[in-house]
Amino acid sequence: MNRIWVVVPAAGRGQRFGAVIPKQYAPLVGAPMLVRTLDRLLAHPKIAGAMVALAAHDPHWPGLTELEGKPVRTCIGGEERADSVLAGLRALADSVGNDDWVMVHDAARPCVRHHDLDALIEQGTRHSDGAILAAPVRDTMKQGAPGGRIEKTLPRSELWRALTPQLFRYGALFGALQQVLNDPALKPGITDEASAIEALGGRPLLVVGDDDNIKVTTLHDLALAEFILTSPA
Ligand SMILES: Nc1ccn([C@@H]2O[C@H](COP(=O)(O)OP(=O)(O)OP(=O)(O)O)[C@@H](O)[C@H]2O)c(=O)n1
Ligand SMILES: C[C@](O)(CO)[C@H](O)COP(=O)(O)O
Repeated sequence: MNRIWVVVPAAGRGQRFGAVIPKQYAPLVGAPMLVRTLDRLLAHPKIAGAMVALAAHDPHWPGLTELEGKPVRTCIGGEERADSVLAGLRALADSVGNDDWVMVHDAARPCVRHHDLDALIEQGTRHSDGAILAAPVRDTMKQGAPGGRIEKTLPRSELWRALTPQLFRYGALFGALQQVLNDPALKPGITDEASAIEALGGRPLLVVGDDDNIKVTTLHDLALAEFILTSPA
């Protein structure tokens, strides 16, 4: 099996983070968070390289072209995360074939561990619809109603938190994203890669991932990420 390219969407504004610079460049254990995430991914032996989708005219990008001996390439992202992922896939067209596996991983998830990457690759590449890392829900889940009251309790045994990376064959993901992002009725619901595959009838595999593969969304998450990265594995 060819080594796997990873598309890293990193073109967000970090509005919920509320800092002066976009959160992907927040300092995290001595390096910008994006560099921490890229280093973690590219240190894995089965990863071929990274295609990073950046905001247009991003003044913070340090100009990396290689990390851990692997190529780091960049492209310009889009208005929404899914647009950035599609741009990254389009920019990889010269390096991957339709049947090659590709991963997508949030720049804002710097704590992903290699044993999770191992599990995703081992299990996902044996599943035609691809796979995602996901964490089983551990809290009781409530559906809210207008006015802030509880509508109902949801059966949590069937609920998972989608994480990243998410793993798909290049042609299948590229085609699905192109199709669903051109459909105004579908585009708002495409918040991860699996939802694009699902929208066309696919049923990706859920691969259990670590709860602490957190997405840094708010400032508080950054402190938690620092704790995770500096704690014994
Ligand atoms: N147009 C966008 C929006 C988001 N992302 C990336 O997708 C990942 C997950 O998105 P999120 O956590 O929502 O980041 P932001 O969109 O920056 O956050 P916010 O919604 O608070 O602005 C991040 O690495 C972010 O940089 C992207 O590449 N392109
Ligand atoms: C892709 C993702 O991280 C899976 O949980 C999530 O959907 C990203 O959401 P965001 O609002 O773009 O951060």
